[in-house]
Amino acid sequence: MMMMNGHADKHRVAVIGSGNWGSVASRLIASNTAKLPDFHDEVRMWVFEETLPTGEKLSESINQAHENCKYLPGIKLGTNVIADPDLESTVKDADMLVFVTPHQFVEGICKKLVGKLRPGAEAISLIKGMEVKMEGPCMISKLIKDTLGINCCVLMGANIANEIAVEKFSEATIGYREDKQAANRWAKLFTTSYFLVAVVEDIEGVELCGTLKNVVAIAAGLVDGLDMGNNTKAAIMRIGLREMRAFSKLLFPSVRDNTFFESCGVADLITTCLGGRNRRVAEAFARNGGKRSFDELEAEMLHGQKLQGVSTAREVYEVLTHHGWQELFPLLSTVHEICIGQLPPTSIVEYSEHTPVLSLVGGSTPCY
Ligand SMILES: NC(=O)c1ccc[n+]([C@@H]2O[C@H](COP(=O)([O-])OP(=O)(O)OC[C@H]3O[C@@H](n4cnc5c(N)ncnc54)[C@H](O)[C@@H]3O)[C@@H](O)[C@H]2O)c1
Ligand SMILES: O=P(O)(O)OC[C@H](O)CO
Repeated sequence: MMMMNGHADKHRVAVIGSGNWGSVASRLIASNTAKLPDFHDEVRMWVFEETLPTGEKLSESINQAHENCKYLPGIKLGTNVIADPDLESTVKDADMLVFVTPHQFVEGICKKLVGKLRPGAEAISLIKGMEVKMEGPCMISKLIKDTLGINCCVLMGANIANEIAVEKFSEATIGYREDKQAANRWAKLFTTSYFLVAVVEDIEGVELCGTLKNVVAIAAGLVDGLDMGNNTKAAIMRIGLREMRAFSKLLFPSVRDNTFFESCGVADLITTCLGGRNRRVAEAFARNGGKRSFDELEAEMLHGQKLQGVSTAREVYEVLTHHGWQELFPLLSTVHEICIGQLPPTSIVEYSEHTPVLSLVGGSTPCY
């Protein structure tokens, strides 16, 4: 809590993003800020402005109906969620910033925010994804921290937004580096009777779990589209989890095995491979024999919502090729090669000398 004129000031929360999870996260947070004495009631939510088919602006429609009719139809957000299409005005009074946009947009957003934040502001990222720079991979929380010079935790987990919107029980994991007090403040803001948050000191592990599971979900969707059955899908999930852990530890040796048993790890992998958007669109891709692109299917099936798995597969592949690690990560590599049409969808389970996806699974590759 900030001190102003000798009086403790209440925390003010801004949410940067208003897609499916952005809207649900705003609703969840606003239900808490309305009750908790150390937070201002109002939650300001930045909206990437668009014009609805009715001619109305999305932000105006949200403020009038208290509902995001495009990204979360049928759910009231709470009268204390205020949609704001102006990024600067969204953040100017806030000291707690929640980043929840598709990962490809966050760098541009951060650049616009430089020099615009209130002193002492801190952040949390709910964004599942990473950027690959000349210097190597950069996690989104680090991008936020380095661009804006602020502390940034992460919150990941088995969190299909539409289920949390109707208050079905979920768990989540907050990852932090060093500042446990900040992590606990975020946990207080997010915890409800139906949303249980654990806090772990392994920011890279938590964020890589949330990021990499989207690539495995594409693989799971492909085997669904090929009607391979549950055993194959379970094998894909197991191999995927091993590769997630191995890749995370190669990039960040400090990553902890236990993190993979938190909600951000195995639980998110399971829910995404059963019920996520990446899985659904990948299933359609395989059913079409790879003849319709992911971009085309995303636009047709998701109505403005964005997949993260296809671009993350490409980003992971860049890291793998840079280090010459493709053969250590047959599943992660093959997903990208299928996404770009270099291999057919059936390669996800086919043995070949070039893509030994299922042959390596029990192998004793050192980094596993
Ligand atoms: N939806 C879920 O169930 C869920 C759950 C957990 C985590 N996540 C993660 O949360 C993050 C955000 O996903 P979401 O589901 O809230 O979004 P979404 O995919 O539902 O919506 C896309 C959003 O991107 C915005 N957008 C489009 N073009 C833009 C641009 N040029 N600049 C900025 N914004 C633009 C749209 O206005 C919309 O708000 C992702 O990293 C996702 O993996 C999603
Ligand atoms: O719908 P997806 O595939 O983007 O996954 C949503 C969430 O990340 C599940 O936790």
